[in-house]
Amino acid sequence: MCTDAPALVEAIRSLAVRGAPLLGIAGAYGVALAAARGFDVPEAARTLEGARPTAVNLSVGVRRAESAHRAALARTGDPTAAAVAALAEARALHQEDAEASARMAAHGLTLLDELLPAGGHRILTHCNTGSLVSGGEGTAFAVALAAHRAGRLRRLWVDETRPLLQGARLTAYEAARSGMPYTLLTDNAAGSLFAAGEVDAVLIGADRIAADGSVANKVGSYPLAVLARYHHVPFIVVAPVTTIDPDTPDGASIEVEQRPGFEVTEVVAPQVAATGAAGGIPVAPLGTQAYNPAFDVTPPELVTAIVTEQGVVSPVTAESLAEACALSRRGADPA
Ligand SMILES: CSC[C@H]1O[C@H](OP(=O)(O)O)[C@H](O)[C@@H]1O
Repeated sequence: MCTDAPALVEAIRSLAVRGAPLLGIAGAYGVALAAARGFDVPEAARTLEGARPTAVNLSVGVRRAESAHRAALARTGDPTAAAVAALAEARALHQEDAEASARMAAHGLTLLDELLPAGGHRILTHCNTGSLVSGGEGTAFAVALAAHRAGRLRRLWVDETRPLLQGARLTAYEAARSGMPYTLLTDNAAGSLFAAGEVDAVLIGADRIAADGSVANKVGSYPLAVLARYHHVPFIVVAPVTTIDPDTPDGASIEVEQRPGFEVTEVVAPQVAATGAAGGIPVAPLGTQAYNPAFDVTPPELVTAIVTEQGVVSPVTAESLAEACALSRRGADPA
């Protein structure tokens, strides 16, 4: 448990706290924590925002709590009241994300049933998008969970997701705990699954969706989009509207986090897949550098649909995304 804002910043940087929607929630609680402990709130907010650059949700959550704090301080002149206001905003964001997760799961399962033949769906997913990244049951994984509960998940193919193995360590754990049929695979084995006709759809999360529909997600997502297009398989992104960033015009404008090389060169653990216990990656000594982008960017033309809590955006264009954001701003009843 983080006892103060600096500890939370380190937890975010080390991915002890990770995943776009959860980063937003944690960032908002971090602002409230900083206010409660008498830190300089704007300074703490900038530090939290800078902990990781790609997931836009982090700055969205931080700024929501910071804005609530600033307004309450201006209204009351009371730092305690301002800290309480920041905490209330963080809790509201937390609850909204839980509700958004449930709505995305429902919209996503409806879309799978529309796109795929009747019977069980064979879904490939990448990285980790379950309850460990959400106020609810997650984004893409929540759709797979809904399919499982409805008796319409034939198989969840789980990419291990090098180098930090979020799939092997976290998604495999969540899949096992849910009782769903899943199989772990190395990232470089995904192509042969497509070639064998074993993948009906790809479900992934997102860290930032640019105004033109470009999707930044865990590195390895773009190759899956190319494979999906080549094999005529739907490539579906599941993300809350807070992940859509109208202020980032296109994929080239998304800052892709570059992480330390040792995560590639030296992180080898005797057991890489969680077997029900909490999996962890030992901290490795610094080693030679390696190319280690934490994310990649998929162009909108390779994305079949984006599932949000407001409904399904397809085709993915600047116009359809702008409409989804406008719906969200108008507070329209979710579809
Ligand atoms: C939908 S949130 C999960 C999202 O975050 C992951 O990145 P990281 O583990 O580095 O925080 C990955 O991009 C997932 O899609």
